Amino acid sequence: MSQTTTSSSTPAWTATILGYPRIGPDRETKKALEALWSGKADLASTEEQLAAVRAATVRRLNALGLPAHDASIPSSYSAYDQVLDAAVAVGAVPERFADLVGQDGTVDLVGYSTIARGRGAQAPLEMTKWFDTNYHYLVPEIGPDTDFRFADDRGVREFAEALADGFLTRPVVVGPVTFLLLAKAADGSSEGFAPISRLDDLLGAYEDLLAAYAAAGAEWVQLDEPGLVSDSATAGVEGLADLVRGAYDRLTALAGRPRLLVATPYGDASGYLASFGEVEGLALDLVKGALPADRSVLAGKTVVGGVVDGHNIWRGDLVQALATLRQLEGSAAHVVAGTSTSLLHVPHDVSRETQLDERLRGWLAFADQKVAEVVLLGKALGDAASVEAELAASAAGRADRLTAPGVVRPEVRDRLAALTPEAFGRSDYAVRRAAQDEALHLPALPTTTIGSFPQTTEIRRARAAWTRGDLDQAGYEEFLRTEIDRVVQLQEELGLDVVVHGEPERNDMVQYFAEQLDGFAVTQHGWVQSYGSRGVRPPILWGDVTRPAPITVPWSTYTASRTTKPVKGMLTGPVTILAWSFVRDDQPLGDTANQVALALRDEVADLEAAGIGIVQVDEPALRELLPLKTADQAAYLDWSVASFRLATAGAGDATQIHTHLCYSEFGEVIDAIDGLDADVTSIEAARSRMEVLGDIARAGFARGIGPGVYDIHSPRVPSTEEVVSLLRSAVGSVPARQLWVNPDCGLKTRGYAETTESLRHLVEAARTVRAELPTGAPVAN
Ligand code: MET
Ligand SMILES: [Zn+2]
Repeated sequence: MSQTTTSSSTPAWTATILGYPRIGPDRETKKALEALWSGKADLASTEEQLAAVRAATVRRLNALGLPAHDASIPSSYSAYDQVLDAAVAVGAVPERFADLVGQDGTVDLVGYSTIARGRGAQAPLEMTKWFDTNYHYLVPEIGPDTDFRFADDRGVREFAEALADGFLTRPVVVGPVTFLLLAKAADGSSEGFAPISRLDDLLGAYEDLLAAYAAAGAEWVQLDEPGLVSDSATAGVEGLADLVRGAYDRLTALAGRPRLLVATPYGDASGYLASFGEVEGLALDLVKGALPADRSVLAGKTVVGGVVDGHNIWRGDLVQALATLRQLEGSAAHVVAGTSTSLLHVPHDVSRETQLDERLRGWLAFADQKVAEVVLLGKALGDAASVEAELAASAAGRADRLTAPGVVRPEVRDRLAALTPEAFGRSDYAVRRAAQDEALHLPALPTTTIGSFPQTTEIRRARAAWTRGDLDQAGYEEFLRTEIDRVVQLQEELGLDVVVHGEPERNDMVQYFAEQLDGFAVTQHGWVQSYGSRGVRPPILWGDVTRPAPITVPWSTYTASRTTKPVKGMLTGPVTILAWSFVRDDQPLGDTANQVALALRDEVADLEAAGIGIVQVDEPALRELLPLKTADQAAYLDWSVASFRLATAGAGDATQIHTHLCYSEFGEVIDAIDGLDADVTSIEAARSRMEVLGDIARAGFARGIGPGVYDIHSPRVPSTEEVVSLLRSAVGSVPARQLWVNPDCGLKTRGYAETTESLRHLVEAARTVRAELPTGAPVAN
């Protein structure tokens, strides 16, 4: 179509955001969905509640300064996940859920939820991490025969609903290339089949979708193509730039279509910008990515400069942001101030955090404050003088951080500066191994768990009562000790070799530590979507980190007093604490990680001094923070591995350091895992039937390893025979003296009935396979 920005009937926008939180300020979406799932609400009333969240969102965005009629307000709602939305829209519902699709191709909220959550033995779509965030999307299953067509018009109806309400919004849809790059080959596809090979077939569905939006009155549609910034998503795709080019040539050739804004959040996609051809708009991530070296790709286009970080919770440097936007002005037809990513990753509104220190609150920008920032920048683009006072106020808010007490603690800085390489290393593994064998006297194939035991209703109730003040500190601690007694006794009865305390005191493995360390703050309403209806409330790491008092030592020593077996202390590692918090942006992550590491190092020393001979430092997020660009990965692994070593290397030879990682792609980060230098590493392995053992054997990994023998993500109880067979295959590929026997992960989401039975089978199986080992074989450490 020949329409251009300047001849448009719509006024040109000056500011926008790429997307807004969908959960609702009081988690209305979650509550509505859960009521539907539990049968407490019907479909119609649930739809009404979700519509109310959407209506409140457009009003809010409008009140914050995004105009009602220029398409700058995104229509970015999703009841569960935007990738699932796209799958349903283009008819990519797996065969096993075909009965959920109506005659007309649409899927109602009940069917939609079922695809997301599974039904009986029918597994839901797999879930995996969305770029370098803590959001998880559902992975489309695409096969050679997936019948793409524009099937479900939910997104179009949502756009129309806002329009009827007086708001011309900009629908946001996952772009076709990214949709396929993020998909996996459906079961039964031939070897080597890649979903991206179906791009041409998929485009027909997108053409119809775009036509439907145009017919409903949409002037702009945003297509999100972040797949192009990720090396792992694009790996192995031949000629991707040409594929992108072909796809966008086809979409832009469509008659009567809305204008297209292609967004590439989460990084740098400059290599692909030319391939978007005639699209009218590009939205660039100028926080993670950079201005394209060749500005000619921007000529004639509306360019949304993503200068406000959609991914953190700090006030932006607006003066710098404005300067970046100004650099675009000569190259683009029209420059719009924007966020780097959707605001999906940040909580709604700082002003509700009335319990937060007021000074800290002044440094923060949640979603609503970030909208105000882009609006302000948009105004500044037109007339900087008119907003001079506001820009100055914003700069003052940032500057205040530099001098506030606690942001820089000289004693922390001095301690870090004085570290020598010795602080990062332990004795040779052989020396440690001998000292630990001597100290611990464990049998071959020692059995243990990953740390948490089921978080029962009673535990959650007691914690809630204590938080409310209905249960006093002494009463709560007494309750926790009784809980530990129970868990210890159960482990003794089951015959587990290394005992844990069960983590009843932890609401969350990161938040708990954040609450005990200085330099962190926790919010009241700062929920962000983790996946579907699940939210997390990440702590804010704002200052230099110190440990005012021992954290886990009382629980571990109490546990040791209740058993004669070795007790394993349980800490969360520095990388995971950073990954699951909002982290200060005024110094390198590695420096912050080392501060957390020092606090943990002191905790390890105190545990050791209290006689705890085994300490596990969990790092489930080690791979999660891995940069999207291969070129950046080595530097990341350097600092992340170093911080783990700093946390643990103070331990004496006889103290056994464990770590735990929650995934089975051991091969991808094997050097890093080796670099952690832990004495024992437990890892998820059951679902892949111990495939990981191949990687371990090939890499010649020589220290202790506990490949999970059962999947804790479902209540299914593995039989003893099943665990025996896994262990036999383990013993077949890795020397028995290295092997440990444990579940895939912590048990906190499980119930006691299945946990007890599963662990019983685990112990039985370990005994069986232990008896099969050649006598005289050296035992595990
Ligand atoms: C996500 S990893 C969890 C490790 C923790 N120690 C637990 O058992 O729950
Ligand atoms: Zn885990």
